[in-house]
Amino acid sequence: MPASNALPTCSVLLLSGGRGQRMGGRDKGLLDWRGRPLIAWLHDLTRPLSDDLIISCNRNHQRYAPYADQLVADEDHDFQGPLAGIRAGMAAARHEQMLVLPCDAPLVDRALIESLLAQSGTHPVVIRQGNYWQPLFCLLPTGLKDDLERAWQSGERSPQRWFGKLAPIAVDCALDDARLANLNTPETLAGNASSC
Ligand SMILES: Nc1nc2c(ncn2[C@@H]2O[C@H](COP(=O)(O)OP(=O)(O)OP(=O)(O)O)[C@@H](O)[C@H]2O)c(=O)[nH]1
Ligand SMILES: [Mg+2]
Repeated sequence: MPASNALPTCSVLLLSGGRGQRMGGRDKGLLDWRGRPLIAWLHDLTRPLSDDLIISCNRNHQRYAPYADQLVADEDHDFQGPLAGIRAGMAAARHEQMLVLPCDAPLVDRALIESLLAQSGTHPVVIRQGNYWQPLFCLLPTGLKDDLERAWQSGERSPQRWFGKLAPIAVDCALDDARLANLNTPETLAGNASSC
């Protein structure tokens, strides 16, 4: 039996609901990278891991639909940040764990995901680089949904502040781990455009 079958079944949430201001307001997940939309790369990476692939998007739903089992949108229309997407994803997820990844990190690999899944339990599992958490690269127990809802209703909008109170488990990566490159600007998108 291939080793991948031993992985716990999880939901997957790909965050693609941002404003994309640094990209001139364009919908980042649909931007071309190495010949395909960013979301297509994250889809290909995570598709084998789950029968519950959720995309958080706030625009262009028809274009995202082929890459997901479910689409979720933020409740509010004013881009309150990634925690809004996580909240919508948590409400929709069908499994006990939900892997969260941002749409603009196409260099994430299977090994990184497996290191998150290996710590799966009752606490959030989050990538950390040195002293810095990477809150949007994480594995969340969906049983934390009510806790998140309470935090949200009390005004919390920071993923890191929210899970910081829940004794997160760190998965440590080097500060220069290229797999965590975030393509936030046209320059970084172009700078990583070549595979060699
Ligand atoms: N659902 C949802 N996701 C968001 C929101 N804001 C950011 N994200 C997602 O969170 C991740 C990290 O956000 P950023 O890299 O800052 O992306 P962004 O907000 O679209 O880009 P900027 O406007 O340039 O900051 C990306 O995957 C975004 O799609 C939001 O208001 N709602
Ligand atoms: Mg942003």
